[in-house]
Amino acid sequence: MAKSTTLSNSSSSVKPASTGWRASWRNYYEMTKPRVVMLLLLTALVGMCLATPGWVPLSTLIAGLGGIGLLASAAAVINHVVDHKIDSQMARTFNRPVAKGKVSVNNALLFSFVLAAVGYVALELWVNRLTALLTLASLVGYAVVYTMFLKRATPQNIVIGGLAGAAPPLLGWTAVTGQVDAYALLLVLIVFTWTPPHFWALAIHREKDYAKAKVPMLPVTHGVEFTKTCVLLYTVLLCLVCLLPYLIGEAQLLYLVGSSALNAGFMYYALKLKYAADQHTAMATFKFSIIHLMVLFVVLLADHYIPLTL
Ligand code: HEM
Ligand SMILES: CC(C)=CCC/C(C)=C/CC/C(C)=C/COP(=O)(O)OP(=O)(O)O
Repeated sequence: MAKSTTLSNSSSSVKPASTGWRASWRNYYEMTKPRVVMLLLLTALVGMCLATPGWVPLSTLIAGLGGIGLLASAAAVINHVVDHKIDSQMARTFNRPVAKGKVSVNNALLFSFVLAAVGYVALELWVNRLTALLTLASLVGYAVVYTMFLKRATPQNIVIGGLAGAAPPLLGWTAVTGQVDAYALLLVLIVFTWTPPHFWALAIHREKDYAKAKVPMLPVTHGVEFTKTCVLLYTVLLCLVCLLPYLIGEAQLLYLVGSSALNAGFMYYALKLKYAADQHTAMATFKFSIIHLMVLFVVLLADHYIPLTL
């Protein structure tokens, strides 16, 4: 890994490069958005497990999660490159490695290419072509369609772009079965419906940041009140969509109870955000959204292996 680099072909502020390989390694690691990728991988793992009544073959588990994780990480690195000017203007992101000039555009692109190539080859060799192509399409959906175009073009950016982030349960499913099935698409629909309240809660908290960087996020273009209404309506929709696995007989009692409790929590935050917010409510809603999705998929998994019925 290149030890220290500066941003040579960017108009953003150029700062001294990090010293030592440890600092450098941390910058590369940060660009992969590790915590986001971990949650994506949890949803992929659950997609794999739900695809079969038995155990997932170890080679599919390792190569599948490894390949999906590497391609998602590559997408995140490309996002850091494409967005480095926007990132340098926002308080939340100004310190990011490319925005700060701690990693050069060329080195970040090389890093993302290596991650993507290794990930794609792993999926092709040890999983299957369908999963490799769908994962590559997700990378393009996030790094190109969302980041390069939608993010700058429309406040519906994250609704449409959310499809790429919602894909991992399907990717996990196809890694095991080699085909697209309706239940896998329902799992995608859950993450897809979860994404707007997840992101818009944060966008409300960071509205001034986005306005300053001229990114047309919903609170900037349509105001905070309208965005709160959208968070509430999407949360209602999410509650309904989350009922479907039980209603179609794919999930049992443990899931019904667990998901209902989680959805009650999300509704509490969405209602508070709309009707009784203080300065912390938007951020609290955003943080709860992450716990909601994480626990929801753990509950789906538990329900799969412990199918309780009345
Ligand atoms: C277009 C879709 C999405 C958008 C626009 C979005 C946006 C964001 C933003 C702006 C953050 C804050 C990052 C930061 O603090 O620097 C964030 C955090 C996070 N997002 Fe999302 N997100 C999306 C989809 C997803 C998906 C699909 C997942 C996982 C399944 C996810 C999981 C997370 C997690 C775990 C965090 C916390 C990261 C941390 O604390 O470092 N997001 N998201
Ligand atoms: C292959 C595959 C599964 C790809 C999915 C890629 C991926 C990492 C999706 C997560 C979506 C996400 C973190 C969006 C935030 O982008 P943003 O640019 O709006 O947020 P930022 O300002 O924090 O960068």
